[in-house]
Amino acid sequence: MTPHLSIQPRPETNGAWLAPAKLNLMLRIIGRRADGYHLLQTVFQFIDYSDQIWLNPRNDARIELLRGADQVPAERDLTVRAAHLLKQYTGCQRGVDITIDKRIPMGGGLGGGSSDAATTLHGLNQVWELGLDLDTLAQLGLQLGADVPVFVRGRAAWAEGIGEQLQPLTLPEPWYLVIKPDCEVATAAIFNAAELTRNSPPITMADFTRGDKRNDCTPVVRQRYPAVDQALQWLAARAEAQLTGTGSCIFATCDTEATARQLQSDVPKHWSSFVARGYNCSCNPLVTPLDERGL
Ligand SMILES: C[C@](O)(CO)[C@H](O)COP(=O)(O)OP(=O)(O)OC[C@H]1O[C@@H](n2ccc(N)nc2=O)[C@H](O)[C@@H]1O
Ligand SMILES: Nc1ncnc2c1ncn2[C@@H]1O[C@H](COP(=O)(O)OP(=O)(O)OP(=O)(O)O)[C@@H](O)[C@H]1O
Repeated sequence: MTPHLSIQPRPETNGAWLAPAKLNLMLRIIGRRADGYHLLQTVFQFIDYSDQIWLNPRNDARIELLRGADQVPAERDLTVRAAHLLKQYTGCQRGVDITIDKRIPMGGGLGGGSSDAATTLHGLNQVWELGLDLDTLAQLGLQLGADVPVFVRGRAAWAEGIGEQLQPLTLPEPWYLVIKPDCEVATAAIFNAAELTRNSPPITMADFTRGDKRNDCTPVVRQRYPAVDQALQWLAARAEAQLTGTGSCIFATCDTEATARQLQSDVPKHWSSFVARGYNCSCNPLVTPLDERGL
């Protein structure tokens, strides 16, 4: 059976919905839209390193964040914004208490906030019995951020447009060592940098498979964040080192968990790190595991 991550509550999650992180296995910037958003080519894969979210229905119509991410005010939290968006779209009068157990580092390029938003859309669609389909949830998700649709759809993907035009991919599911240098990167600052390459020639999926894994954000992030530069130098001396999204996290791909853990054992103590498996399917109530659909 093809292994998959399930975002739905199960006994081992104590009623929590999972919101997994992602890695960008390559990222090219091929243009810019009139509204400032960049046209990308990127490859997304999920990893089994997740936030946990509890969605407890209330007797009134209020949306309350009982515990969220540090330093994110409730009204800006992407789970709260997702809940309001669903109410606005459907006219639903129900309420919810939201509790987030935050594990995915913020400002790390791992998409934690976007994944929290996508999981909330799926969770409340079920808890509030809204009956919305996957396309509608992905469309609503895009209003919250460019990375939200891939988490809603739950498939590793080749992405174009601003990251929302998705073609499912079946990739190898290796182990990754992920290192978080001691800094957070603001995605907007990297996309606004004058020196960012914005005219990379487009490539094909075959080029990626043959090994083109460039991330156009890497030179800008290295130059502006010495901690990321140092971490990349350290990792590149031992393995192929890559930046995910706009950073700050970097990663190396390993064939086995043992290799990844061996590499991790040498990581200097001032950087945090974790080992996680890559997954092509992050299954939600509207997506069945690949093997059950005969794919
Ligand atoms: C870097 C990636 O994580 C790669 O997956 C995404 O492209 C970023 O996705 P995200 O964090 O969901 O992005 P948003 O919250 O929509 O936007 C954050 C900031 O990045 C800029 N942004 C984002 C995506 C994109 N294709 N072009 C952009 O220029 C936006 O203008 C905004 O200033
Ligand atoms: N539930 C949430 N968890 C994390 N960040 C949130 C959340 N809600 C809102 N945010 C805001 O979103 C910003 C981006 O957070 P996120 O963890 O997604 O960063 P990231 O990993 O760099 O993501 P990306 O790769 O999508 O740019 C945070 O700095 C924070 O201000």
